[in-house]
Amino acid sequence: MRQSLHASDRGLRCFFDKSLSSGVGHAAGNVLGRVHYGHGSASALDQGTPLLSVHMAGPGTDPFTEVWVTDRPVRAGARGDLLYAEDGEHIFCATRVPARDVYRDAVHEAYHEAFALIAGLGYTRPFRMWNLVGSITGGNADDMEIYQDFCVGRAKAFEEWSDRIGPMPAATGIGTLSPGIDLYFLASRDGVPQHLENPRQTPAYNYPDRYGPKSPSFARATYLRGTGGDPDTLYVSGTASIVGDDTVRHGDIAGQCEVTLANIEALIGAENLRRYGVEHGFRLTDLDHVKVYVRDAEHLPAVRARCAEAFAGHAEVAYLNVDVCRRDLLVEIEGICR
Ligand SMILES: C=C(O[C@@H]1C=C(C(=O)O)C=C[C@H]1O)C(=O)O
Repeated sequence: MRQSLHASDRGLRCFFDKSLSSGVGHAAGNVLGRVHYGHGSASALDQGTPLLSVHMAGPGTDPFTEVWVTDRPVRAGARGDLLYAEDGEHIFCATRVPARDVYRDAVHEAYHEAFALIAGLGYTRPFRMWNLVGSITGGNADDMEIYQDFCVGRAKAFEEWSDRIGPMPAATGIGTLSPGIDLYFLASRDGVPQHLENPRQTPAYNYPDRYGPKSPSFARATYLRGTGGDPDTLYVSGTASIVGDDTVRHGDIAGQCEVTLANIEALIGAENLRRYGVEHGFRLTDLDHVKVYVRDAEHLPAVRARCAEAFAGHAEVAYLNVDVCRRDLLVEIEGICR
C-alpha cells in the first residue's frame, strides 16, 4: 500500500479543503492540525485535533481549511492557551493572542510558551511558522505599528531560545480581518531544517531599523530533509515585492506580481539551493498549497489571472483579501515544493 503512494502523498503534508465541512473524516492520513481561513476566530481541540479558525475570508474570497496530515499515529493535547498534536517526528502547535493595546509582551509570552512546549516534547527544530496579525499596519496604543510591536515580542523570544531551538525558520506575517494575533507553528524532532535566504533580498533579520526597532525574525524558506522515508520539502515564506530591503513597483499590482514571482523563482531555483547543498532546484510550477494574499479586492482578478499562468494547473491555490505587513505591499505569495 505504502509503495503505491506518490512521494507527495507521504510524510507530513497539507491540503486545502474547500468543501466547507470542518470534519476530519475524509482526510487521507491522520490529522495533525487544521487552520480554517474563514469568518471568525477561535481555537479548540475539535474531533481530537487542534482547529484554529482565523478571520481571513471576505466577500471576494472563499473560506477554506488547511489540513495537515501524517501517516504516523497522532497524539493531541492542550497546555495553557496552546493546542498541539504530535506524531513522534512533527508537532503542530497553535495559539491565539487576544486583542490588546500593546502586543509585545503577550507575543513574547506566547512564543516563549510555544517554544517551551515543543522543546520540552523533543521537537527542537521549528521549520515553518504563521503569524496572522489583526490590523497589522494599524497603530497600537503607543502609536507603534502593530506589526512592529509584534516583531519586538517575537524577536525577544528568539533571542532567548535560539540556543535550544536553532535559527529562525520560514514564516508568514500577514494581516487578518479581526483584532488579535493567531499563531501556528510546525517543528520536527529528527528532520534537519536548512534555512534559506534569497539572493535578491536582504535577510529580513538584517532589515535596517527604519522598518521598526526589531527586525522580523524569519528565513526566506526552509528546506526540511525528511526522515524515515518522508520526502524532502521546501517551505517558502510569504514573499512580496521587496528587492534588497526596499518595496518596489509602488502602486503597480502587475509589477508587484512580477517581482514577487521573480523573487520566489530565485529563492527556489537550482542556483540558490546549490548554495545550501541541495542538489536540485524547483520552478514556480512545482509550488503547491499556495496562498496568495491581496491587499485590495479590486486587484483580485488580475492577481488570479497571473497566478493561473504562473502555477501548475493541479496546484492548490487559495486567495485571501487581507493587508500585507507594509502598507506599500499589494500582494504576497507563499507555498510548498516537494
Ligand atoms: C513580506 C515580508 O514579510 C512578511 C512577514 C513575515 C514575518 O514577519 O514573519 C514573513 C514573511 C512575510 O509574510 C518581507 O519582509 O519580505
